[in-house]
Amino acid sequence: MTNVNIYEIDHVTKVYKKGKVKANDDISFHVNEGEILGLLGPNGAGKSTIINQMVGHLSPTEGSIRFRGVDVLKQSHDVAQNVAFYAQDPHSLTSLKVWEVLYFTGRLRGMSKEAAMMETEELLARFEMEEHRNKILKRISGGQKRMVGIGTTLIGNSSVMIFDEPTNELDPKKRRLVWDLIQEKNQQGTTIILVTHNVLEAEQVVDRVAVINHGKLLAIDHVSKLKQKVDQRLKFEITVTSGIVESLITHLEPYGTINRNGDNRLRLLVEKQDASRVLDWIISDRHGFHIDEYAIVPPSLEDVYFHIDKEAEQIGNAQREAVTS
Ligand SMILES: Nc1ncnc2c1ncn2[C@@H]1O[C@H](COP(=O)(O)OP(=O)(O)OP(=O)(O)O)[C@@H](O)[C@H]1O
Repeated sequence: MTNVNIYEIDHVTKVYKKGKVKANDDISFHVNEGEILGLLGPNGAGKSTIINQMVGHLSPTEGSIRFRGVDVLKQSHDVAQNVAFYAQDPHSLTSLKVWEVLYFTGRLRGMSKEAAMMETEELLARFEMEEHRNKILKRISGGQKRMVGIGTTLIGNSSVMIFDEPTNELDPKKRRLVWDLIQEKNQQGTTIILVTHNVLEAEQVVDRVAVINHGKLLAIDHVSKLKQKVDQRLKFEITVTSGIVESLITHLEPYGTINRNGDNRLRLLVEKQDASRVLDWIISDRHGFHIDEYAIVPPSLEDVYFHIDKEAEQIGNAQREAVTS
């Protein structure tokens, strides 16, 4: 991978609604040519806003975004030619047939008739959607529409591909296929930027991760480096039969940080020196809780995400208290 910055995001702030919503707050980072960069953050964090500015659909209130060294707003044609964008609601051409949507997108990207047709057929085959090729886009299922949207991003080999939630609404087989296609494109040299809530799947493909919340960039680094932030702690995964009752959480809280994972599963992150006390509690004590399964697992990107987010929240609370006292 080269270390050329293909994008430079420089102190970007975006304010909507005449000052009422600050969706991005002084965000700066760069994107290396050839990498897969994941943007992670909860709903409303400001991820779509930043990528919409990166493709020139929105302009920053303050700061600037440069694509290959030139302000995005000053070279919208170059960005449109080189950056393919998969938006959360990707379709405007809903009255066209499935194959036409792919084919004409390829043609708009400058492909010859033959090349556009060949890639259209290849994508329809990869997606197992040949039987739907002549259907009008608005008459196929939500997941199928999403696949066509992914296809319109992939066709034409743009040098940068940006995906906003590419695997939303897709079944597990299609999700796997989309991640495979994204990785294949990246191996051919395409720079990939992707927004996803699917942290567990994203972990398999991303090189670096930017964590965003409340419009701010909380961290950006390689997954392994970010993991070092939490790897001092051990993660227990505990499953109970009868649903996680609040009193179980009250019992475990003194040992470390708890993340609930569904009704009857929780994760407990503990310092290494406290691990044996937790194990003792699980094996011998339990206070009458029925524990079905427990395991100690290495930290995941999801843990990193929760850790960074919680840390930022604590700093924010401390700052607010300092201001009000
Ligand atoms: N057009 C708009 N006008 C006003 N406020 C907006 C607009 N678009 C987004 N917002 C607000 O800006 C903030 C950031 O929204 P954004 O869509 O960038 O978040 P996100 O991280 O992409 O969220 P999600 O994961 O839910 O898609 C939110 O508070 C949102 O309500």
